[in-house]
Amino acid sequence: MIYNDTIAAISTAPGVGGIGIIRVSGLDAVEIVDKVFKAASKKTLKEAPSHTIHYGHILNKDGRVIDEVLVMLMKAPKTFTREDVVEINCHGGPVPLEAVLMEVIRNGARLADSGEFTKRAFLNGRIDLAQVEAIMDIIEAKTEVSLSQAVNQLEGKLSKQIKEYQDMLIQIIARIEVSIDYPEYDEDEPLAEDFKDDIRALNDKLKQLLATADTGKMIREGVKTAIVGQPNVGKSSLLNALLEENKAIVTDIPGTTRDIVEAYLNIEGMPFLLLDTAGIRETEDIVEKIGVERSKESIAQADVVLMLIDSSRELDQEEIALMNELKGRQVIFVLNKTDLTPVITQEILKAYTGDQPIVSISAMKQDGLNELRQAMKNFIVNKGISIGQEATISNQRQKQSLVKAIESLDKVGDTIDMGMPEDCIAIDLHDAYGHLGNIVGEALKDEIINELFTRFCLGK
Ligand SMILES: Nc1nc2c(c(=O)[nH]1)N(C=O)[C@@H](CNc1ccc(C(=O)N[C@@H](CCC(=O)O)C(=O)O)cc1)CN2
Ligand SMILES: Nc1nc2c(ncn2[C@@H]2O[C@H](COP(=O)(O)OP(=O)(O)OP(=O)(O)O)[C@@H](O)[C@H]2O)c(=O)[nH]1
Ligand SMILES: [Mg+2]
Repeated sequence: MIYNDTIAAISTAPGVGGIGIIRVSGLDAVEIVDKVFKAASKKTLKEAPSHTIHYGHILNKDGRVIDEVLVMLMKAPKTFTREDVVEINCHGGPVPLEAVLMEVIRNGARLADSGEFTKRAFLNGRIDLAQVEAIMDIIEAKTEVSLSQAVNQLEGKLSKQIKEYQDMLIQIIARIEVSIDYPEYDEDEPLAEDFKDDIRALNDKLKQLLATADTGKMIREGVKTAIVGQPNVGKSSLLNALLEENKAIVTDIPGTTRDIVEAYLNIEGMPFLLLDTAGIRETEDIVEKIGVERSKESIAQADVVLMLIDSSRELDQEEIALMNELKGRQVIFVLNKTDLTPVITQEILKAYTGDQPIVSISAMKQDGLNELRQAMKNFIVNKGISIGQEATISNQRQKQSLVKAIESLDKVGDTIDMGMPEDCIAIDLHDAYGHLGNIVGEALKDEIINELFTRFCLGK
């Protein structure tokens, strides 16, 4: 795809760091930068070979020097956008960066929309949609594991996997369409039965890929971890102890926390999104009541719940009710304040918690935190989350398309069982192909199928 306009933007955070980059991409990128850049060598960029670096100055229209710069020249097509790209490396302050950008725009470039360079890389076919999303995920990565998942996706792990599944579908579609178009080549038994197993095997693979969606989301966004319990048991103290910073307000007044306090915690590379919540109790206070509602919502949405109990006082009826509500959920029970005289022990608690893990800590004295971190990590290990090499589904959009592809293949199975004609089967197979393609941002094109038919042997 060819765009007529040339785009430009400051590609680094302005005012942060010693150097800032202005990126220019498009048909006129080289010509525009040549108008504002004077190389020390006196040569123009137009005559310079691609992928070279040039020292010189950016001048304004009166010939006054705006900044001393390095210019990177990258001519199409081997560039980020597949267009001509010129990057001007300026001094990092906001004033030189803005001034150089304005000069570039005055000479014919247009200010880029956000993400527009990456959009061009996509529309020019250098990367697919899953890779576009991977770039966003790299920028927003919470920890090393999140980063590694995103980098895998940028390198095309998911895209390759999808392609492989699409190829398998194409084989099946081709066999069916041959039998529709050339019924005389049909063998005696119904063809559908023949590839029913192939379709089921493929659908199983898609379902395996779908199973990575939950863990993929956790790796990308963090394991949602709600810290809950009665007022004053030390939830905010625990949040602060894990973060090693005084993020949440701690007082000895029950009902201190109202709004949910969120923070990321990195445990051996895995991101956890901690939610410190309001203590759960019956209350007449309007603000606290809303806080308690929010605590309950965060329990509902959490991947794992840390339920805190004050070991220095008797269990309360509301507390026992909450423990019962948490049956069947992923919970780690945390007995806090072990520095005080114990009233509740792990043995007493076990009557309510079944085989869910219990950890004893003192948030105040920072005791037992390693054990708690270990229990949180075990949750990951038990989930089978690995930083492995396999493709993962990492967002809702990809998940929706995959679910639709699976539904289409499920339908194929039903259609075959009902003995429906082969063209009905073909329609659902095409749908499945299209939905898979949507994951990487493509739609089924006739040429793809036609191309396959040219390779397909009629005699077989
Ligand atoms: N200065 C600068 N740093 C940057 C970027 C950039 O655009 N500019 N990137 C931007 O996000 C990232 C690097 N990503 C890039 C991805 C592809 C190509 C590229 O030119 N690809 C060509 C050539 C590949 C080759 O020579 O083998 C291609 O795929 O055809 C460049 C950067 C991070 N660092
Ligand atoms: N002795 C002792 N006191 C603790 C410990 N952890 C917290 N506390 C104290 O318990 C009180 C309540 O602590 P918070 O962290 O505010 O409790 P919370 O559960 O967040 O309370 P709400 O926000 O009101 O629901 C404070 O006075 C803390 O200093 C502990 O391990 N040992
Ligand atoms: Mg609190």
